[in-house]
Amino acid sequence: MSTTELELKPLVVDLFQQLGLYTQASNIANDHNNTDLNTLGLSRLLKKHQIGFSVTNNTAKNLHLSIHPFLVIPQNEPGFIVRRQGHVFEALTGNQWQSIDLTQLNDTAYIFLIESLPTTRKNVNAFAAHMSKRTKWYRPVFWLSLLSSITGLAVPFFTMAVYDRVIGGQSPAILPSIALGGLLAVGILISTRLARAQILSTTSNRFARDLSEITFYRLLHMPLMVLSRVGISNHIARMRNAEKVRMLLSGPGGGGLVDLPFTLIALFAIMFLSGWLVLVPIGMLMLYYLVMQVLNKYVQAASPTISGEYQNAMSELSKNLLQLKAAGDTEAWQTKFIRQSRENSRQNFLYAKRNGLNAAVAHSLSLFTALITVFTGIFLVLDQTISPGALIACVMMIWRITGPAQLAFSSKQKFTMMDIAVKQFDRFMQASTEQSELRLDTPDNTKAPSLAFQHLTLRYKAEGEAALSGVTFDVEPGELVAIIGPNACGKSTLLLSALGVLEAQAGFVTLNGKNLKQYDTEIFRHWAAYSPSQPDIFPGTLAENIRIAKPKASDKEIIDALIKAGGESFFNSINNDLSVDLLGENNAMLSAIEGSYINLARAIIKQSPLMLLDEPLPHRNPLSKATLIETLLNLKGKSTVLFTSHDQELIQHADKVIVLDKGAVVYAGPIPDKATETSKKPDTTESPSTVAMQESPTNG
Ligand SMILES: Nc1ncnc2c1ncn2[C@@H]1O[C@H](COP(=O)(O)OP(=O)(O)OP(=O)(O)O)[C@@H](O)[C@H]1O
Repeated sequence: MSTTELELKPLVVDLFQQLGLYTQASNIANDHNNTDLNTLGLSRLLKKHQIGFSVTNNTAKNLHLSIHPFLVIPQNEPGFIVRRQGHVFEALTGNQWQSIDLTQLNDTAYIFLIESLPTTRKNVNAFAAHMSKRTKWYRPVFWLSLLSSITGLAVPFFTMAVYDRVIGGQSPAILPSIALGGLLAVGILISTRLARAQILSTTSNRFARDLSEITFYRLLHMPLMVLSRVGISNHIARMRNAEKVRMLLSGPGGGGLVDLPFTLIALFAIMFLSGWLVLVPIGMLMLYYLVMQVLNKYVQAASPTISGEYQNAMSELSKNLLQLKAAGDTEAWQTKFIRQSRENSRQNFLYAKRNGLNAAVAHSLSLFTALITVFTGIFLVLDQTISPGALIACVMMIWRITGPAQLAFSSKQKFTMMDIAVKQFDRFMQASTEQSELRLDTPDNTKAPSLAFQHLTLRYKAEGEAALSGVTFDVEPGELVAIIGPNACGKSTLLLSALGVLEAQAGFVTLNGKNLKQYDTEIFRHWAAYSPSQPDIFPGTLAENIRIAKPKASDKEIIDALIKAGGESFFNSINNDLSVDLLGENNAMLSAIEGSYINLARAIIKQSPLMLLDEPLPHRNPLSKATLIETLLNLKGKSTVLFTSHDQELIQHADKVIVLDKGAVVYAGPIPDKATETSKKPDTTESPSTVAMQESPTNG
């Protein structure tokens, strides 16, 4: 698209203002990451601010129903905002609205039609709401199904004509026209079926894609604590819900289910041909229903219950693989696995057996319906109430009723599954995310911020010990602050709270006097730099791994950041090659130290005014340690830096140390002068250097 990326941002800001969303507009204007906004970024922004929209072109009929101003982005020309005034469209030029003829536009222009504004009311029927967006597909499916059901009657009717008129009436001359008519009807039937299958699979694919996108987006924005509490298998199950919907609509049974209401056409045709004989299939359908109700219960009683346990055992196994291998104790796991595997097979076998019985009974009932119709119909034929051809046609049409009915009854389980999926989706959509509240402040990109921790108390589990307990201290802009203390005292938790990814149960963190909860989470985390204590390597090259933090970074910036992180020797060891595949065969076993260079390089390359570094110095060689210390010293005054460490030398350079013990602050202040320290010897709190000395140096 050609509207240059830079032109789009002011336009989007104007659009938000025109929509009356002033705070959101200033949030976008202040977001430095949005300078190169493109149409994809625009869609993302609209979704983020919970604005309903559709992308269309100037031929769309719903433009005449638009109620909000919308955005037009033509090819090769700047975009503009349009509003509808009655039957007239007006474009915003400067501060003036001037009428415009949208039909003059090239139909390759993108139109971002605004359909709804954010609302605080939660939609309890989110699934139905998303389903209703696809209504434009339902109409063709209806007409195609109707047409195929009507033409589907052609074969029985033509058979009847051949039997009664050609054979019974001794007039073979009409055979060619009957055959031609039959061929035509079958041709229409096949093409309507094909077209319908295509529409159904397109709709279900788009629908499933929408659902998985919404689910994924929502998962990404759920608070970290909720995500880790709920567990990975639940998230996977949520993502699979979309697949269940796709399977139901576009699978082999999808068309059959859509055909269900159209079986009425076949019933009417039987009534038309044979009068009260129609009561036979109707009665049989009722019997069918009752038998299937009982059978379905019998089948459901055997549905496998072990699969969840089996899946959990698998994920538990993958989590504990290292300990398992190290302990050399695989026997207990094997026994457990074999037991579960056998039970899984037994349950699945029983289930399959009962399903087989279900299918056999359903099939026999269909046959039975046809037979009873024939036997009852014979009396009508003998009575000359109906012709033999009409009876044959009726029997042929019976299959058009029992087929879809059989499918519907055997799909009961799928319907139940779908119902559960819909309810789960609706519940999921009501859960709070980080975006449920309006968080629209943006941090200042130009200067180092101050931070204040106010009575922060955080528990990972309700029944567990607090990881942070009443933590209170201040950090001045541009300070280098060391957070120290014994293992598991809450250092990493404190850094993650400052990054806003962990929400405390009590207390809060402020940045430049504003509660972190006021800041737009996405913008805030783009802005802040965080380096975790564990290596965090993704599949890809060294350059790609560092560019995650700054996608447009040049190679030179990457190398600079890596060197500043103290990783020069590591870079030399890989022949100064940024394109080296980090998880490839030769580098799959990057050491923790090498991983830490990459983590740090990611943080450094952001040049952020707020740096949160978790254990940046794990057992380095003296040269790389000196480089990193120099880098941190250079950041003094420019960035506010909080780091955790066990390294005495690094801690000595801090402007302030925070000593934690069991989640509580036992000292917060400058490193006491060593001379004064020996003479004074504080008795209530330990000196920071003593605490640091007492710690285990082997800490991740
Ligand atoms: N995701 C989690 N779920 C449950 N408990 C956690 C989680 N992360 C940390 N904890 C617990 O919270 C407490 C503080 O952990 P934290 O990692 O913040 O300490 P730390 O001082 O950084 O430790 P270390 O020096 O070993 O890195 C510990 O008791 C730890 O077991």
